[in-house]
Amino acid sequence: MRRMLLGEMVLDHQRLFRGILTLVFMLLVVSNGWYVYSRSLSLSDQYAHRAVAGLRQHFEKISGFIDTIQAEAVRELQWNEPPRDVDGQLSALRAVPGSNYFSLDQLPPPLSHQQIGNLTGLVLPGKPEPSRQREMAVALGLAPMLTAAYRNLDDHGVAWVYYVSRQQFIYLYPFAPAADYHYTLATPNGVFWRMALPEANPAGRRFITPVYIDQAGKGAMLTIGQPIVAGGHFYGALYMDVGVPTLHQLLGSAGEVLGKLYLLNAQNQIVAANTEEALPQENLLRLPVMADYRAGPTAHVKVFAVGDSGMRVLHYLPNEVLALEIAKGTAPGIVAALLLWLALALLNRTWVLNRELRRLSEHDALTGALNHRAFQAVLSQLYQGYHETGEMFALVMVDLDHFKRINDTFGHAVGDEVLKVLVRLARRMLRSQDLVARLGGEEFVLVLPATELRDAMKAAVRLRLQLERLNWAKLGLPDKVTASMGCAVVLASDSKAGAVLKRADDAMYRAKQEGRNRVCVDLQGQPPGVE
Ligand SMILES: Nc1nc2c(ncn2[C@@H]2O[C@H](COP(=O)(O)OP(=O)(O)OP(=O)(O)O)[C@@H](O)[C@H]2O)c(=O)[nH]1
Repeated sequence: MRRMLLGEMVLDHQRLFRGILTLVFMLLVVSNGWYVYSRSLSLSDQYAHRAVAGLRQHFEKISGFIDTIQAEAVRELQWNEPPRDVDGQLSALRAVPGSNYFSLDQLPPPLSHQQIGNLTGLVLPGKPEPSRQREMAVALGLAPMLTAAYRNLDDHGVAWVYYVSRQQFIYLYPFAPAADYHYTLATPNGVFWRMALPEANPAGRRFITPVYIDQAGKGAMLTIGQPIVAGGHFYGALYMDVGVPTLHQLLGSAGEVLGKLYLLNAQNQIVAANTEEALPQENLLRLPVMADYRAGPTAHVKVFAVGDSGMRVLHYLPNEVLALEIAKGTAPGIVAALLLWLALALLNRTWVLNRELRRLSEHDALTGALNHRAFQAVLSQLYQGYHETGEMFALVMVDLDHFKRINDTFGHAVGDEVLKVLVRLARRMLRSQDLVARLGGEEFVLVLPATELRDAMKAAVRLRLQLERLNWAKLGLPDKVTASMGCAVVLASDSKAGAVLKRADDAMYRAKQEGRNRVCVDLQGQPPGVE
């Protein structure tokens, strides 16, 4: 009859609806959580990458200068003639009185702007070795390049650039007086020198030392070293010292990184970090470079390679930090989902109330049958449908016989019960699309859509027989209860919806007149079928 509204469908399948709603809610929360989790990791990855890229560029720039100076040193060492323009400096080398080392400290100031490093070495017994003299000249000849490198790398935290020879001398730039730093017998014990030796580094590869404290007072630093090998002979090594504070700064320049970044060297030591906090798990120091974050019980970690420097950056992302991020990210979604839930719950409540209101406004409170008003609406719908589609419908007027007597004899309550029994019975016997309406008092009408007069009559007869066969004694009634009925179908000649009702009523009236407990049909409809 009436088209089912969404609200009604929801009401009729409330449990299913609630299940679907819960599922949708959970899916929303889980998918939102997963999205925020992935996005947090991907953002962390980007920030860490930025820090790693900064460090990589830093080391690559330093390496570029080392490449150039190394090539020049090798070329000069293989060349037989020593560079002439450094003779003046070489002749200015003086042994420091009362000590076993020499230096360029005695060179009268101002020093040439290109050669302001200090050459210092051990005073060896005997005649000066020509090869040593020549190598010193080569080292001094590197001065312009060392100067250029230093000037370019100053903002990269490069504190010293220098050449150390196997022949026990060092050329250090920028100038530091020998009193602050000079070659000593202990110099070859330094890790920077031991890592350059062919015994430890047969391939002559570039290396980075562990962090140490500068002897000349420039703080914590690490050294990038390059063995100088020319014609298969190991001469010495070229070095650049990088201050650790710069590495800290580079790690910190990545912005708001979730969690902590630790720069690790090839010896699995922490060289720098963007935090004061120590790394909570020692075993993480040995982790290799990874493609993705690895989820552990306490943290997510990922290790990035810093170019080909041999250094790595460990990103330590505590799970609680990630969880907080997920909570922050999902909170709006959860609140929105809860509000949606609340709105739907309220809507559901409104639907329930509306349906109840409508039920009350459309149904008779005593019997539950459609009331007169609702019946009129149904009737005009059917009448309109008949004119639009030609679909027949029939009405059966039902009026209990001598109902007043029942009321008067057995009381109003018993009368009420009889009315309810009639409606229940009619409902049970009719099809699902048929309706029972109470027009008032003990007068009812059966609404039978898509029904011919003959079928309406059959239905009425069945109901009449069933009614009188009921066990009325149960209600304390000594006699059977009967009803008179009148059937009519809509006719093309009907000018209004009420016409068919009127004819059904007339037929019922005839049934009363003809002795009650019978069914009469409207004579304007089909051929007679009066019982
Ligand atoms: N118990 C009860 N009685 C009602 C209700 N509504 C109307 N009645 C009674 O139904 C009776 C109808 O009586 P009548 O119109 O004389 O009809 P009848 O006694 O059934 O006689 P016929 O229709 O001619 O067979 C009246 O006594 C009304 O008071 C109701 O809701 N409950």
